[in-house]
Amino acid sequence: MSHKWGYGPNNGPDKWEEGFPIANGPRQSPINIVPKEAQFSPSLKPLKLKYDPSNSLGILNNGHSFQVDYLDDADSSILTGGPISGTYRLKQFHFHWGASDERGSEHTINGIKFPCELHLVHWNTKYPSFGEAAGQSDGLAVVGVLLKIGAANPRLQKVLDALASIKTKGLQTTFANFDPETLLPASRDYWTYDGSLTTPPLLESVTWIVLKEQISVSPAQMAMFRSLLFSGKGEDECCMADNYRPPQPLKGRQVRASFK
Ligand SMILES: CCCSc1c(F)c(F)c(S(=O)(=O)NC)c(F)c1F
Ligand SMILES: [Zn+2]
Repeated sequence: MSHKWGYGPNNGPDKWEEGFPIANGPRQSPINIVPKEAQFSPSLKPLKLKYDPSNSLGILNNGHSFQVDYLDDADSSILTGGPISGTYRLKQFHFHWGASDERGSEHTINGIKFPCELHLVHWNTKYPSFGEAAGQSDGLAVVGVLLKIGAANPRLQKVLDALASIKTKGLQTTFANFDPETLLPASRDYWTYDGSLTTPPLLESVTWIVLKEQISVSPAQMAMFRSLLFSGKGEDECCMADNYRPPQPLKGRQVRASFK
């Protein structure tokens, strides 16, 4: 693939293997989660998330999604417990969504697609940096939260209201004092499996932690996600939507559940 990866017909997920052969690797993400085939593992610990809202830095349209970046120079916004050992620092969170409400999530549950999926990306502090960690099999831990259509979710609104300032690729603005824990559902029950980034470079360095409980999003709020553009200022406008990779082969991996 001679040009930049994306989600279009000429540079989308089916073409990524041309530039990133790991796309056909043994632990690719996302996957379809079949709850009845997940093994309850009593040794799995409760998830512990401790985020400091003052660590939030800014919000950026990166041309594939938008992300909220966090200061990660100390153990102030961290993930511990769950399926991981040690301490993982929050690097950023971002979303994947569809052009319409019947698709958009990356993980599916019994083949069901959701309109949107939130990813909170953390890196293992046994490595000196995010970049180093991203290349290690135990380097990253991503908490995934599925969004389902329902009542408007007031906890999303501060994020959605900021999108008007980052409509085109490369735009960013400050985004201070945001606690991403407010985006999470009440239950911390989760499924976990060994996987990868779901975007190039598709590195197989992610311990996935997909929460069982969804959070709500309204159709009007979904329209705000879709107000963003993949394209930069002055370029032909291309609506940012369908920025999701479909489920990948499980290849013998076990999905474990923290709950019965
Ligand atoms: C070089 C990575 C930059 S950080 C990042 C990201 F930007 C991203 F989009 C995903 S994802 O694969 O799309 N979702 C889990 C990640 F995992 C990440 F770690
Ligand atoms: Zn993601």
